Amino acid sequence: MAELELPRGERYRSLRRVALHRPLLTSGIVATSLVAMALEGIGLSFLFPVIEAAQTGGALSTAEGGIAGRLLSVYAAVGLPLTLEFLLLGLGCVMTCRYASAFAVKWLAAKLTKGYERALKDRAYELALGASVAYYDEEGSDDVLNAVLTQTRYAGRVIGRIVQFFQQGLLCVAYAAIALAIAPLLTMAAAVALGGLTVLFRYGIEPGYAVGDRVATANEQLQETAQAGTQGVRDVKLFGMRSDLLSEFRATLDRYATTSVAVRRNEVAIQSFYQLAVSLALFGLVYVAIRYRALSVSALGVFLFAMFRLAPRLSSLNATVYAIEGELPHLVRTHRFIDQLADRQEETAGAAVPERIDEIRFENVSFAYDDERVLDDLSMEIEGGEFVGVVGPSGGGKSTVVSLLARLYGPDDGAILANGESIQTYDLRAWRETVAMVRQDPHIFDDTLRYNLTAGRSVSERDLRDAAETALVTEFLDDLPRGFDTVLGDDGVKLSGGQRQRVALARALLTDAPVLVLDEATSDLDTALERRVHRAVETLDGDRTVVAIAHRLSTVANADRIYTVEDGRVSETGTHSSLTARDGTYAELYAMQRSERVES
Ligand SMILES: Nc1ncnc2c1ncn2[C@@H]1O[C@H](COP(=O)(O)OP(=O)(O)OP(=O)(O)O)[C@@H](O)[C@H]1O
Repeated sequence: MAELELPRGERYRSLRRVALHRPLLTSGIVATSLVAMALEGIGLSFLFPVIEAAQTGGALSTAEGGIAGRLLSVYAAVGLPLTLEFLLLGLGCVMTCRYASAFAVKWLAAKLTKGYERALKDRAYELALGASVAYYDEEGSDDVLNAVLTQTRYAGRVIGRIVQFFQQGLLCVAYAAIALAIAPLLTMAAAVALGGLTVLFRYGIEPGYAVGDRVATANEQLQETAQAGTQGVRDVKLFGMRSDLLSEFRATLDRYATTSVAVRRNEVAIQSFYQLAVSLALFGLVYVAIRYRALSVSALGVFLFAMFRLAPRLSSLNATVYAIEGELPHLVRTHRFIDQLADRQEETAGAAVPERIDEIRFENVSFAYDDERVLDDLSMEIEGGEFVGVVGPSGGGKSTVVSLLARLYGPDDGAILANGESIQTYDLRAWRETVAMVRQDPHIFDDTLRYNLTAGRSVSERDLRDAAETALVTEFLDDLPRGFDTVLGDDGVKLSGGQRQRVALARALLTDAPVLVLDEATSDLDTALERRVHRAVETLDGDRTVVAIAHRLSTVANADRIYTVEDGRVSETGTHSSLTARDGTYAELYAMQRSERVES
């Protein structure tokens, strides 16, 4: 993903999105935090009479004013004796509830954090699977992987911190309220001093989101480099790219570590120096309170207790805000990624696909991947049940033709019609079940041969064997240690190129799709095997339409119709014999391949 500024509005929208994800849970956290705050306040107010009792040797009276007075009148109303023991008992009960609610907040916060992370991952992966191939062409799969797995984790973490901020913030409010009730002027003076310090730290240190954004970018680059090294490990070794990749990875790792340390350093700097400043301010307050204010011993005790509880929380609150800002870019980027993906979804809904495909027509189709036209006013016709060959020089647009047929992309101009209807109007999933495509370099899943053949569908043993027979998978089946149950390894490393292609062909045959597209699907087989596979496919059943792209022209010599595609257009059409009789590209390519065969 591109490195982008994080506008303030986008940050707030991201936070709002989290808050509205599970409104009940969010409200539960807010309510429980408020309860914890209130209980903390009540707990503190117990200190008044406790200190009072300590001073008077246990005697208490309801004549006390202010907070203590209110507390004592509650005791009187409930009918509890006003003794030190009962006061401590009351304090114990309040504290138990206070910490039980703190536990509840943390538990609910974990539920929200992990639940949101799960929801983000789920949504991101679902959208990633539904995104158009063009999106992957632009963004690359490594960015998608990073967003789905890593960014979402950081995004979840930021929520936990926000809850922590909220809970600690409310406790600070409780202490400040008590202090304000006891000594309003002193508290206000302290608030001005601490507020000034907060502003100073905020503007004196690089903003958290700026450093955090750099961490997020470095993280993305790390993923890209790591993936390039591991996925392309063979070429990395063969072309001596190890040291280049390693130094690139290390440079990114350094950036990642340096920026991560910067976030943490700033966070702890805020925490430590703020704590120092707060402690110094506190001593000042204590001095003033003792020296100039006529506070009672109990009021002074509670005031100081509140201040001492407030001070570390305030400094960690500032550090938490900084950490939140540092991690917010991950949340914003994840939301941005999800929105981008949602905009780039394939249009799936559409009309039912006819049971029989009688005819497919490309009518003046033009297409460009980016700005460069790859297909230019191309027209061709495929009759149901025909075997059609597509040949031509490399880069002419053959694979693009069949990618459009499988609706991996849509035409920019013109139309592709099946039975007279544009294929774009058909239900996408049903259309892809109609067209089975075998690519030159198919993906083999790191699973059993059986899974790779059935693609997870339930298929009868007999159909499995038949498809394996037709695609000549049976030729190497006995060499696999566990037959159909052999695990084929990461991207089928345990198979040769030709074996992988045969597995992919059998997978396509098992779908029973009426249109079979072979895009250089047997190019890795030797000529004899390729011919055997093709003969088996051609004689499958009369109803199946086969479109085969081939460089080796002998593969399509039996085709009912052959199209030569050059520079994005059809340059000639005919059967093998009619085309070889002409003085065109096909005849030229054929003559060249024949002489190569004779020479070898
Ligand atoms: N995903 C893509 N994004 C951008 N350009 C692409 C993409 N796929 C193919 N192209 C470009 O489109 C042009 C036609 O490619 P295409 O694969 O359709 O040709 P082809 O005739 O099948 O070639 P080959 O015989 O070498 O497989 C080429 O110039 C290629 O670089």
